[in-house]
Amino acid sequence: MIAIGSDHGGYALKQEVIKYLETKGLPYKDYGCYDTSSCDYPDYAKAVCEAVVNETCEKGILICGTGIGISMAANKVQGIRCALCHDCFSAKATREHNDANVLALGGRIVGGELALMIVDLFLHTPFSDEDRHKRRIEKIEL
Ligand SMILES: O=C(CO)[C@H](O)[C@H](O)[C@H](O)COP(=O)(O)O
Repeated sequence: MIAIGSDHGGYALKQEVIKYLETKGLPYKDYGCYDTSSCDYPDYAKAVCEAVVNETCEKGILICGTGIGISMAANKVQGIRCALCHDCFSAKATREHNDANVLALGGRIVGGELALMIVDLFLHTPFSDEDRHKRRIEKIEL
């Protein structure tokens, strides 16, 4: 199960990501927001990250206008490694090297096609499981 959430700035892109997940048959839970009314990204970061930490969902996707605020909020949650990615290399690397469990995107920055490539890499790239990466991840645990 994939947890997904956004504020109003990420709502439109979230709808595109949801459509993609549905097309691929990937189960998800939408933690809001549910329309484009102005709202606060930390609320959705918290809801998605709690679902990941308590293992209701394996991974999370968060979207705000830039991806910055929502990734900052996500990385305050113990056990969350949220990566803000706007390119494919970073999306692959953050899975292989950082074992990122939440992806952040900026709905006002990336177009739908690039965002979906990033989502695909984030969801399907395994962690490398190499000792040096495991050691570094341990060092960033809160
Ligand atoms: O946190 C952000 C900026 O780092 C997000 O992009 C928000 O979506 C943005 O701040 C919302 O801005 P708005 O003027 O309230 O639409």
